[in-house]
Amino acid sequence: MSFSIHPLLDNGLTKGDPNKAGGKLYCHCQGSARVEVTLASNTAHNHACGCSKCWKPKGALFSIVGVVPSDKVSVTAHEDKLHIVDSSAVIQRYACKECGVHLYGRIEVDHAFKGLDFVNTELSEETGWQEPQFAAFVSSIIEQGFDPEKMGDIRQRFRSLGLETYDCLSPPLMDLIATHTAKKSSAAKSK
Ligand SMILES: N[C@@H](CCC(=O)N[C@@H](CSCO)C(=O)NCC(=O)O)C(=O)O
Ligand SMILES: [Zn+2]
Ligand SMILES: [Zn+2]
Repeated sequence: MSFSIHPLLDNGLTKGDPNKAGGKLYCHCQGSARVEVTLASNTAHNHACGCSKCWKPKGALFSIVGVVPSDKVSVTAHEDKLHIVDSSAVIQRYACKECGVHLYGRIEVDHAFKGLDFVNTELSEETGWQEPQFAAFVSSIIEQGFDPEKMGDIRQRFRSLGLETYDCLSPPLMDLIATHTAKKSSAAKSK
């Protein structure tokens, strides 16, 4: 194997526990210096994301990121160490200033996913989190330097894991975004 999709997928996919109700995430700082985030929910729509904005562990081509309701996310230690990576992005990603790990991403603007936070459950010491459901923004890895000739190998690897690949989000999520856009434009027209 000449590339790592992500450590959680490189040796196969482990199914999560549908009854898991949350847990804690930690940044990569040491011991009591760790930023701690408590989730009161499992994730939904967990997926591999090849975009340049999502946090990836060192050496991995993809992030694994899912969503939880924003009111189920609380920073329970060292909130002072968090900063917003790019305040112009739709998803405001809160990262640790020291180790660079993203603890959560929140949407403040009018958007189909407002009210949902993006989180990486690999930052937890626990198991049972929802397993990835699909791969998104797969072609985006080319923008970060991946050889376009090897994209067939990447897509084949996902397929062998039972994951569909997309170059944006999955069809149900794209439908939600389009529905939101349609509602906004019909509301604007009726004004
Ligand atoms: N080719 C670009 C794509 C970036 C992108 O649009 N990312 C998506 C998915 S992130 C989680 O699935 C997105 O919604 N971004 C909004 C944001 O990041 O604010 C690239 O690679 O950068
Ligand atoms: Zn840290
Ligand atoms: Zn992404």
